[in-house]
Amino acid sequence: MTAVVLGVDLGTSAVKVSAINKRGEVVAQASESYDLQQSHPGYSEQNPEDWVTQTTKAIRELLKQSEITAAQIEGLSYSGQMHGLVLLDEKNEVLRPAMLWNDTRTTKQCQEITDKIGDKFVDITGNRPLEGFTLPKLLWVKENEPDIWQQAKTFLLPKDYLRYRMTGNLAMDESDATGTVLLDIKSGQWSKELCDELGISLSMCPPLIESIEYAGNISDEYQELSGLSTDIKVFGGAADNAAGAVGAGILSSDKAMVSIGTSGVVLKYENDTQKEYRGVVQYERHAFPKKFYSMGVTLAAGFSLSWFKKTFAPDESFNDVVASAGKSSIGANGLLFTPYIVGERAPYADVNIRGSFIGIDGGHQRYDFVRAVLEGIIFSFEDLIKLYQQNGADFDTIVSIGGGAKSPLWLQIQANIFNCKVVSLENEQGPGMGAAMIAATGLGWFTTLTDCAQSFVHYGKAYYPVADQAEKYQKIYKLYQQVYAQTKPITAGLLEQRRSN
Ligand SMILES: Nc1ncnc2c1ncn2[C@@H]1O[C@H](COP(=O)(O)OP(=O)(O)O)[C@@H](O)[C@H]1O
Ligand SMILES: O=C(CO)[C@@H](O)[C@H](O)COP(=O)(O)O
Repeated sequence: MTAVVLGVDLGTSAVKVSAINKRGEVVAQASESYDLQQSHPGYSEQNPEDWVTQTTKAIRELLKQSEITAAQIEGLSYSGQMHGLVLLDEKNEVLRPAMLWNDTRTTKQCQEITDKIGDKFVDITGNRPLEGFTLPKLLWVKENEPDIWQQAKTFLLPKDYLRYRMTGNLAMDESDATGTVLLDIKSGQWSKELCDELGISLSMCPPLIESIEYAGNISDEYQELSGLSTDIKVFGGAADNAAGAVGAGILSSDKAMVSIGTSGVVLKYENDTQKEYRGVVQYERHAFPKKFYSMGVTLAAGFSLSWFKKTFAPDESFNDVVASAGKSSIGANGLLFTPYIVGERAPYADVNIRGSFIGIDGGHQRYDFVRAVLEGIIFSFEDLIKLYQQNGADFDTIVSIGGGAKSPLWLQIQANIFNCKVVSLENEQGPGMGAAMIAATGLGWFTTLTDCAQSFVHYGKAYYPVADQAEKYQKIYKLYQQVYAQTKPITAGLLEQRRSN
């Protein structure tokens, strides 16, 4: 009987469960999606119960479709969408829908934090107070939903809630906890100073654990629901970008990671907290104990493509829509797209900016628009790559993960725009693989995550920049760079007008 671990990747669009053996081979996978509620501009919520129901469905499906039995599964861990606020009452029941990482209603609370704490906030947390993070969401509920706030006894992040429902134990791992911006990034402890200054009781903050730390066994209750065995050991897990970096083998500063999920991320490994990005990019504790990473986030990367597909090609597959961009040319026949369709986080922290297509011509076809979307997303990453290069980054390889890495055309566009070698993983499930690696290391199959990476991380095809195409893209990128500043006042005015409707 071959032993396996389960990696549960709780994304924004879907949960993906992967069973992985001791050689790091994916032996079974199942996925279930859930909805995102966006009732007003800037609002983005999910129902935590949907995560539990859909994860359970995916686990049952995996057991049904594959040869794997519950007895073969020795351990389980998680990768989770970051920052989402799950508020619980004294019975650990959910008080309101979860406010997600791309929910940007909290500008006022961010300003209040800045007014009270000033520059010290970055010194403590490694980050600026931005709308997507958990702390401003806590303050929003406190100010706008006092009845709910009164009942709130603790808060969790999405995958921590799922872990709670599978084990019965409350905990948050340090890598995800940094993303709340209530953690002292250097000590890895909740910041009493911030809690006191901002009127949040320290007792609301859940117990902290490391990513590879044992967090309990599958509970009797969850065994009933899922068919999993109560012998399965569950480990802390990590923020999806930390888990993605583990699964992509980002263990040193010569490699960077790009992830196209619902969001988009450019991520760099950091040995310590000495780099001074002053919050322009995020600084987070890693799943590797006492290590760190920094990252810049494009709020709507995969989301821009899925919005386009849903709106203009609802009956076609992602593969077909993306492949159609091959009929267009470099630069989408003179069409530019900026992916700011839900605002932006880095390098422009601006919740009011919105996206645009620039240069629409009577001759443009739908495939030019698809190409412009694919290219615009990668130009937004190039803004971050350039920022890292200006800060002395020395990576020579970019590992590309997430749903966007399924497309060879898009991977080649990445290599050309970044003018750098881009490699994919054999299996594009970087965060799911990272979650499984955390379980494998927690179980003691490997001494460290680094040892585990040597066996588990398998790179797939490499994409190299094509010189004349890379050159064309650098010229177009210079035009792209002008769009933010020039469209800022126009899109802010349009948003104002939309909000008043
Ligand atoms: N065949 C495909 N080719 C390229 N991109 C794709 C394809 N299928 C899905 N995507 C993109 O991948 C995104 C989802 O990626 P995923 O990593 O699963 O996201 P999340 O973890 O946020 O749920 C979608 O928003 C879509 O833009
Ligand atoms: O906000 C961030 C990171 O700071 C996002 O990256 C979320 O963690 C969601 O990730 P995906 O569902 O897009 O993978």
